Amino acid sequence: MDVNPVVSVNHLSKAFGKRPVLENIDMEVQQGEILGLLGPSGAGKTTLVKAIIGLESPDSGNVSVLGITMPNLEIIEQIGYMAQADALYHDLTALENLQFFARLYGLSKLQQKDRIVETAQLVNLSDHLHKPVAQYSGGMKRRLSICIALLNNPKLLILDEPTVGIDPVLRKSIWETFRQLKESGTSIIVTTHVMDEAEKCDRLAMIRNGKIIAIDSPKQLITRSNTQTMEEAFLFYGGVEDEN
Ligand SMILES: Nc1ncnc2c1ncn2[C@@H]1O[C@H](COP(=O)(O)OP(=O)(O)OP(=O)(O)O)[C@@H](O)[C@H]1O
Repeated sequence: MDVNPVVSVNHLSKAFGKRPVLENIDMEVQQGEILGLLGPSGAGKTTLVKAIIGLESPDSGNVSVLGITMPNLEIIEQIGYMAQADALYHDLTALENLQFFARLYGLSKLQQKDRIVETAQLVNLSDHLHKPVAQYSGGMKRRLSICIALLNNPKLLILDEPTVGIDPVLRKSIWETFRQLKESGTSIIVTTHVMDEAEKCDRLAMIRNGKIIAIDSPKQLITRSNTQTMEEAFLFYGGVEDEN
């Protein structure tokens, strides 16, 4: 119903050399929506999110974010992006990391302070800000990376496998954070190959061999495929397209 999607991907295709990695992708993300990109390793999820941000240029088709064709520097500043690998300075404390990135985002001293307090609270790191990142667990590092992606109060948050290597309890708390952000109107794109995580998304794009093989709410995907679980549904939709 929403006429102004936050993200609109139109007929997007991309090849590396002769190898097609994304083929004719069409999708939209609405305000306050959590869209999951589910697919096996190598399916093209990272390439797709990079194309959305403007870090990969499409061979054909286009992407617009907040109504503007990407890449666009002003729009990039409104996107929070967390890549697969944590880009943290291990010798610095978490607070120093946050201050560094807040300066990069161009936040004033006062804004920096406020945003760091707010975002650290969201990811449950307020009590650990003075520890060097070298002493952080894997889960704490992921949460710190999410915190950094949130610093500039993005309208669109893109997270590439945010909970890899994180135990179920922490994963749950991170998903609660996503829910809170969603409630406040943030749109979230999250890549995953974990089925239980996929089920938490509002809508799910199942990606295989660079194509969207199905896109709908998790419930609808299961109902439409006449299966019981997300895993079975994924196999159902993926099973029919592998002819070569
Ligand atoms: N810069 C590049 N040059 C050449 N091939 C690339 C490049 N980046 C990605 N690829 C290839 O494109 C395909 C899709 O990669 P991509 O990283 O988008 O997959 P993915 O679904 O995110 O996988 P994963 O879950 O392992 O991160 C892979 O076969 C990968 O090897």
